[in-house]
Amino acid sequence: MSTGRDIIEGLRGRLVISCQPVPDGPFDTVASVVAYARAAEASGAAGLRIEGDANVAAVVQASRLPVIGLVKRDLEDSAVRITPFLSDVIDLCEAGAAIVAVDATDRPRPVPVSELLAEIKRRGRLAMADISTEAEARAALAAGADIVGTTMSGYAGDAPPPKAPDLELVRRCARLGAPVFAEGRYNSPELAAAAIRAGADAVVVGSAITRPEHIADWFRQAVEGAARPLAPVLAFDIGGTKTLAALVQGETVFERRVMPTPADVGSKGWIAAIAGLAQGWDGRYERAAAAVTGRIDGDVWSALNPGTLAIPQGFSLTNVLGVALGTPVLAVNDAQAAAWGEYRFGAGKGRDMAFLTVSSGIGGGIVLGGRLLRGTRGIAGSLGQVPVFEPTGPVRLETLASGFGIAEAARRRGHDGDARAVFAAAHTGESWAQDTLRDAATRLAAAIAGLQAVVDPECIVIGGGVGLAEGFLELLRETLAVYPEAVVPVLAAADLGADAGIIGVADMAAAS
Ligand SMILES: CC(=O)N[C@H](C=O)[C@@H](O)[C@H](O)[C@H](O)COP(=O)(O)O
Repeated sequence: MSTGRDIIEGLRGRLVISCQPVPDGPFDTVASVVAYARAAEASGAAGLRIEGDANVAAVVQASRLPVIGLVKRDLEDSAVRITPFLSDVIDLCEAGAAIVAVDATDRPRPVPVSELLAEIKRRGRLAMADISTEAEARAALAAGADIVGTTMSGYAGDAPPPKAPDLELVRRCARLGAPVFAEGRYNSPELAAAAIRAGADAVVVGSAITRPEHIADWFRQAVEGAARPLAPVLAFDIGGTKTLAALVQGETVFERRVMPTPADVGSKGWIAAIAGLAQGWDGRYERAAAAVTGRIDGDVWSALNPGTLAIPQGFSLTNVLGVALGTPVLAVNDAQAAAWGEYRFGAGKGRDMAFLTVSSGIGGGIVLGGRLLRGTRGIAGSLGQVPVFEPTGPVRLETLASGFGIAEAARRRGHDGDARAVFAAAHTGESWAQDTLRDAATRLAAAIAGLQAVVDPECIVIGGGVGLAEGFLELLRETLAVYPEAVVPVLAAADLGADAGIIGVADMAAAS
């Protein structure tokens, strides 16, 4: 007979399949549960999770895999559902469960967790504690649990459960030194693998394998969502000098208002002015979104270049603007949002791509495998922030190759004026202007070749006032010619112009 240690070893690094049909559905029969269990065993799964003592008894007869048994009850005086009574533990042990799972959340319950665990141990079985927090995991282990399951994460409070599984809880529990089974919403092979990489000893998957009603519903929603026209979105583009509000549907911007970005009005006045720009549009949009200069890290908006816009420290744009508008707001860095816009509707449509906007500053974004990379700090794709080593020390690429950098370089050559003036002079054959632009393009080309080497996208889309200024793309191609063919990207001119950011962020909000 296998010992508890053998059973846990046999499950390490393996898949456990929960065979729990939708209650009262067409598969909610002992025969179906046994059929699921046999299919699971044939697929190479290492264990089963089975609800109800009659199902456990039948599965133990039909399969050699270890069974995690549980009983679910809907009690009037407690929200605890999984194996709440000692009699449930006894029934599951007698039915042949190798492991008995109990709800070990910190909620009022008919029988203390410690008593349930003690009964399981007394009967020589392994005890699995279904928890929702690290503190509950610690308490359950101290009370004698053999295995911690993240099963209850997202189900122990009043809020609806999130879509994603709780990998962070797996990570935390894995540090406690006891076996951890990741369970709950591991709805794809990729997520199940991520659980193992996060430190889980085994992964328990249920709905994605044994609840056809749920799987069918996911597909139905995805198909119907994709077929539905995108809802109108109130989209803002908040930049250093101007703020744009627009109503956007798909790639169509059907109304727009612009104002100078207010300065020196305090953050309250600032948000009131931004929200005021959308006055009178109530009821004409379903969601709100903002493409913003600077970086968005979680909820917090901060400056990448404090000279562009003085954003108050720790400022949560999504919360504050959301309250002002009375609707949730999605916020994304403007260049990342523009990258998404060009990917969805513009020059990089449907392709692995990077986007660079070269204007007064330099921003960028990367879309790979249909996903916008935002980065752990919200700066993925920000090519303008790439350090360049100058004799004087490191500087950001943006200070050398942006519109601002071009004007500054021209000034050092004795010519005052903005980047536009430099382009105009270059077109009339002035060599100082041509040299200035070539210098900027050379710097940018080196970074672009580096980007190609690191990310290897199908194309790099170039936008922005400088990027799209006459002759600049050709200059970039010329200056790229010195590099090995493998790092020379396919360059394409952006299609959506200055609207890429609002179109991109609106599309992201409409799909969220
Ligand atoms: C919260 C709760 O009652 N979970 C139950 C526990 O046994 C089951 O309903 C889940 O199906 C099981 O945890 C597997 O999760 P998923 O079906 O998401 O793969």
